[in-house]
Amino acid sequence: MPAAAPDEPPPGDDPPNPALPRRGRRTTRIKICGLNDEASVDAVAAGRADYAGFVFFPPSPRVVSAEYAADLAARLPAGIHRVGLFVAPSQAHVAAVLRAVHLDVLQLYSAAGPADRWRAWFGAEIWTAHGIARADDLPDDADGADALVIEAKPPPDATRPGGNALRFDWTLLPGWRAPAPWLLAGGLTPENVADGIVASGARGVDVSSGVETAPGVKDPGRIAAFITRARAAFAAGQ
Ligand SMILES: O=C(O)c1ccccc1NCC(=O)[C@H](O)[C@H](O)COP(=O)(O)O
Repeated sequence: MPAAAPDEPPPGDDPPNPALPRRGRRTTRIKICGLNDEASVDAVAAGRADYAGFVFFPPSPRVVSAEYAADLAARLPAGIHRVGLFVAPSQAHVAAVLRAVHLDVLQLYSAAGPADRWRAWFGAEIWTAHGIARADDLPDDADGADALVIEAKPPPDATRPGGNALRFDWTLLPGWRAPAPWLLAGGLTPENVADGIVASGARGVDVSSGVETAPGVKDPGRIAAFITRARAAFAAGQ
């Protein structure tokens, strides 16, 4: 097999994307999702997480209006990227949100059409979410997405496709040949995030329920603890 060109990223490295700075294979990512109040956004800012997530799915207990998301996002320093979550969105819905608040990343669930089209429309990174129960649920093709959020498959009676505080078998992940950078999500907490990173080999983590006291009620102290422990676990695995 011919040697890779020196500037060619190794498999699993982030693809070039003009929307965000280029990231290396050893780059780590910490995302706190479902932010819906000032104190939790301030905890994300103080802890310097990499990504702050806002949910634009009305049935969610974490939903925010585009206008309130803009107010909250204005509290974030430069360098903390803003992620918007959408479920089966229309182009018009995403466009309306983006008129009110700048988003660096669109995290899409059940979106119609290829990731390339959403990226071309909105100039944001596109992440797709994947529910996992068994090894063969793990995607072998990113279908053009910039990154994959790998979380537990929701139960049949779930009212939302993610953010259900559910874990899956993390040991499925070391044997998986990931087609794109990915984040471990679902059921993570400050107490288990280090174990999740070690068991899965993840270089990115994403949490919502595990830093709450009740669905939709974020706890700034748990946000701070999650960021600290995830960062320490990534550093220990360098
Ligand atoms: O959080 C929601 O309400 C939500 C609604 C619709 C789609 C996705 C949603 N959340 C996903 C996330 O917040 C994260 O990407 C992640 O999966 C968090 O999972 P968990 O820590 O188990 O809440």
